[in-house]
Amino acid sequence: MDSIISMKNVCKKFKDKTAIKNMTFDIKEGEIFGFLGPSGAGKTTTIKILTAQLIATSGQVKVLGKDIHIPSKEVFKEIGVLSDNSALYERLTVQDNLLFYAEINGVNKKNSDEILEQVGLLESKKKEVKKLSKGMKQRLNLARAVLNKPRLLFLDEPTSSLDPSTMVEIHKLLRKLNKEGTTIFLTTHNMEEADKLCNRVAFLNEGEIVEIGKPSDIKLKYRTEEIKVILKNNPQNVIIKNDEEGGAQINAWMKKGQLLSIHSMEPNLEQIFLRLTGREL
Ligand SMILES: Nc1ncnc2c1ncn2[C@@H]1O[C@H](COP(=O)(O)OP(=O)(O)OP(=O)(O)O)[C@@H](O)[C@H]1O
Repeated sequence: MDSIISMKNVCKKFKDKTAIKNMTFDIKEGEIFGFLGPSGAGKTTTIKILTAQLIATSGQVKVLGKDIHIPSKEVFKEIGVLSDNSALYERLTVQDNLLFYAEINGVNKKNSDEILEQVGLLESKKKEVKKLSKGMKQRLNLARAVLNKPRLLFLDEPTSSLDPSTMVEIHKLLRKLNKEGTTIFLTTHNMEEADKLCNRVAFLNEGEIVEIGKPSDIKLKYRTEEIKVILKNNPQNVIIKNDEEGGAQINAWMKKGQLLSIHSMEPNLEQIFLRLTGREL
């Protein structure tokens, strides 16, 4: 199979509102792919189309090589979904939440302790969910999504509103799952998260992909031809052009022993998004 996900010219309309406009992209098996955009850009709608919770108005959607609009048990057995409205049973324990979920979804329960161990909740398995912190609840949601050891995992804002240390824990877990063979499609507002975690990202604005590629390639593509220089006895950064004249200037500062450091002015993903769309995330 070439692509694990393939969208071709997909549109999604809600009455007169077009949420997704002519969207085309492919994801290869083994990737961690980030879908980035501000609120209302169409991220959740895309995940819902890819997981057959919504039907596209037009275009072709293939997941694991199959048309997602034709129901197939095989495909659903191989995908996991963590959505923004994943609900847990507050009065059940961690373990019972997982077992109940496995029961109603026909998923093998044998993995439950192993998965709880992976998300760091094994010691809390007898705790009622209402007594868990937000981060622990999110880890349990993730445990539920990966209980079937999916080949393809969809995560809608997996770390939004989590504290930085829980975010790091979730990232570790996602990298581990990815190493073990799970392809991950995630949405986020957080450009730093995407930069650290994803092999490739797509920038989404008003239902359209405006840029797609490896974070490092995107940053290189939009780099500015300027260099930031820090000089002795000068508290301010000096910005010079990355050209012959700038080179001669740097040379002169070096000869006089004035040069403390040189930095390329590579923009971050957030700045590039702003430049492309005029919108902040
Ligand atoms: N069921 C629906 N009926 C009408 N409009 C909808 C529906 N679902 C989504 N929309 C609209 O489609 C657009 C995209 O929504 P979507 O939820 O996909 O955005 P998002 O990028 O996931 O935003 P957020 O980060 O806030 O979750 C928005 O303008 C939204 O109001």
